[in-house]
Amino acid sequence: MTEGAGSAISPLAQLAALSRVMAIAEFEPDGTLIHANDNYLSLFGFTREEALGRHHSSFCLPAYANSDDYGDFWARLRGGEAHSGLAERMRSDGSSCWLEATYTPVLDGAGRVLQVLKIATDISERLLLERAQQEHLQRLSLVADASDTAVMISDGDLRIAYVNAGFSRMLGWSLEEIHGEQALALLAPQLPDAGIAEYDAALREGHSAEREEIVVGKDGQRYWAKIISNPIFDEAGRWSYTVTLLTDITRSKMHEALQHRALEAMAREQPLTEVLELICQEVERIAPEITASILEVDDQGRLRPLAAPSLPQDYCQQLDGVPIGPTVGSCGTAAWRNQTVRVDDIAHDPLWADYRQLVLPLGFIGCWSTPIRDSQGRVIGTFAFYFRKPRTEAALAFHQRLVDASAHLCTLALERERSRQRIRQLAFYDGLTGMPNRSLLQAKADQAIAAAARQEEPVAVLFIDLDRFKQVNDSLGHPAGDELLRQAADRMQSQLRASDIAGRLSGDEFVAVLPQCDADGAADIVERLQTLLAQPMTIANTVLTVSASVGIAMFPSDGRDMETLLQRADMAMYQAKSSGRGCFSFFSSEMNRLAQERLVLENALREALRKGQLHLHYQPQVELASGRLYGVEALARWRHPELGEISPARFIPLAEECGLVADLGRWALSEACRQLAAWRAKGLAVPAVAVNLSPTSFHNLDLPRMIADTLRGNALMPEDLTVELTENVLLDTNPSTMKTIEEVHAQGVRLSMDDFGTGYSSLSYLRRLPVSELKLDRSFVADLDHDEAARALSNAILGIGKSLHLTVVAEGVETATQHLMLREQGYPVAQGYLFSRPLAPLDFELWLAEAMEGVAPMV
Ligand SMILES: Nc1nc2c(ncn2[C@@H]2O[C@@H]3COP(=O)(O)O[C@H]4[C@@H](O)[C@H](n5cnc6c(=O)[nH]c(N)nc65)O[C@@H]4COP(=O)(O)O[C@H]3[C@H]2O)c(=O)[nH]1
Repeated sequence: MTEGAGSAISPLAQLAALSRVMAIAEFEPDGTLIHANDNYLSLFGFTREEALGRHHSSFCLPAYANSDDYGDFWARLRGGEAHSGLAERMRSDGSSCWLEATYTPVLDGAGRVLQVLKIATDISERLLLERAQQEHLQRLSLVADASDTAVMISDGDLRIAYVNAGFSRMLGWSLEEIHGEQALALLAPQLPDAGIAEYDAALREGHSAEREEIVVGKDGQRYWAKIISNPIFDEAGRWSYTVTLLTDITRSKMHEALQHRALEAMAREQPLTEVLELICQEVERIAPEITASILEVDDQGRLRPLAAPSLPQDYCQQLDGVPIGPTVGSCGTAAWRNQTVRVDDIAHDPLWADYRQLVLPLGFIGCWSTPIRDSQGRVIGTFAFYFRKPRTEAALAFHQRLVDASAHLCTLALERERSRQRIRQLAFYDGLTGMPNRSLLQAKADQAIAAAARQEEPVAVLFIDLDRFKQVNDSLGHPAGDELLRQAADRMQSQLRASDIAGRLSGDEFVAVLPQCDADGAADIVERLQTLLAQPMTIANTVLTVSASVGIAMFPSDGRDMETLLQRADMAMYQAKSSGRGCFSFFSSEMNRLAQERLVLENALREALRKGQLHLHYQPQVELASGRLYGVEALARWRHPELGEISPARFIPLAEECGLVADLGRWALSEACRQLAAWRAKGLAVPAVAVNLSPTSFHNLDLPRMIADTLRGNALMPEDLTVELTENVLLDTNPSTMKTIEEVHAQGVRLSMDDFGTGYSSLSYLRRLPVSELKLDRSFVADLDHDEAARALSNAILGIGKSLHLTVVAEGVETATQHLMLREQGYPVAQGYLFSRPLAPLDFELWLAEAMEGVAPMV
């Protein structure tokens, strides 16, 4: 106590003063307490009586009191060695307290220890406070170090003073390595001076500064960081520190930068290449040391450059069409393997053996390519980075993140483009032949016609219809029909120029629009086309020869717009078809006149049916042996108020074409039955009535019920009615047809096969169709008297009929010779002008009356 030694206060006074503020006690050398001041007693919570005589160890925690350390402690005191320090002791209630204590041995003159003087201060509270503070600090530094946010404290000159563990983890430097460095120059060397000045100014003014910047770490690794700096000022208002937080926002920033721009471009419907170029440019902006390229892998497995804005065009052109494979540079190989290919040394890597001469002169040493996959995992492209310098691992990690962020955008853009193409394909192309469909054909033709109009050039429009396509479809099945259409389409396209437009309208109807083609040129092309189409095709193991009927309309003479030209080419095609198979015909005004007439007639027929202007005439059918009436055939007649008499040969096919034939059949059935019933009511012996029904009438599953109702409504029996059908009914693919025919037969109505011998001549249908009557076509009858073959055929048909138990009716008997021959051949029934023309009901009644009287001629 140098200070005390020099003062005027006596040692006793000093001790008294100490005694007032400190705990003081005296122990025997063996540790027995012999004196304690009030502070000491109250510190430990003992009365003087309780305390004195206690051993020092009873003031200590048992664990310490029993330890060797404790023994040593007293041994040292007894040896005359003083001790001072922190000591944990135990109060009378067992609680612990912390003392800052000094133990001083008091020696006699011989140097023996007489007593040990202890002076102590209770520092329990202070200690607790200190500990709490320490824990708090520890927790704080834990927060700073455990956080992924990098924390940096710099001084007023922006020199680094502290970095947390998060900073070291992110950027690689420990505090020792960068202590005192200029923070911004170290972390963001690319930052321009103006940027640094702006940052500095904000802090100096006491504002927090915030920016998003690329920061570079110890090994060159780069991050996109959000940097927030807050200035700290001391009490004197001086800027003393800056606390800076750096958060790694690389992933979100890359996504944001790339996605934002790429998606925006897609939303704006920018073309695919623009979207992909934008991705490349953005990637190169983020990582200027790389050059990006995006290639598509087409359906044939060939590379197609899509975007590489920083690569020379002729380099990309040389890659165009290169097939992917196991050693096709980085991209071709990556696509082949469906995995990333990293080549760091193009000059020596065998994958680049065939391509290095293209890329080395550009200064690239490496190329890293990643496959772009569609949602099914198929490779649809590659995304590649070319680089000029070796890359550190840190740069690689950064690039990887760039690839991750970009590849799925590329997938999105490519898949989107493919679906757009698919939609376009579905909307504008025929799925079967791949040819433009009606809409696209129309649009392209409109353009071609508009261009031809400007240049005053001719355009030919061809309407091409395959002959007997329906038969192929019916006999060989739809897949074969489809194949036929595909092959025919291929052949057509092979004959056309690139500027010609060909498309499929529907079924077997094709259209070709030939710009700059006059009538002679069109005829040439059509002839070539027809010759090519007529070459045999093998379909479903069957060799087929197909012919096509072609109609031609010319711009501008036949029409000035596609609609008119198409309609006229269609008319011309019908004309061609009617002249036989494999013909072509140019549109003519005569055709147009006929078509117009047809339209007028069609409307008139509709009206006639509606207004009941049609009538039935009846032609008698006569039993040749007895001359008796066998039945009558009802034949439709139409006398138009202005157009006059119109032949069934004209209006029946028209009714077929315009969908009126079913109505006509219904009307004929009900009118014929009504008439038969009326005659019977008059007492006329008419055995039966035959009604012609066209194949379409049998589509109606309700027909049998309708017939039954009509018969019942007229009190007729099923055998009173004969339904005449033609062989065409067998070409009808409608699933209802056979069912309806069988039901009509099942209810007892007779079925008669009309015009027998003229159709497709397949006798097998006689087994399939439940007919009870054959009508020998009148062409055989007409030739009977001068054609041996006709005689033989009529004989044969009669034979067939007899052997199948069918009545054979000879039609069109006009002469007595025919009558005689048929009788001699044994024909049971005949009808024809010889007996009577078809007659109006009243005329028929007169005819019948005469015939009954036996005056009917030749019967
Ligand atoms: N040259 C000549 N012809 C004779 C002779 N005897 C009768 N014909 C004619 O031969 C046709 C016989 O009728 P089809 O073969 O069923 O041929 C009919 C039939 O297929 C159809 N047709 C007539 N009426 C109807 C009908 O109500 N419905 C349907 N679906 N078709 C009908 O129209 C075709 C033509 O009918 P039409 O002009 O009435 O012609 C009738 C008739 O007038 C003759 O000795 N010589």
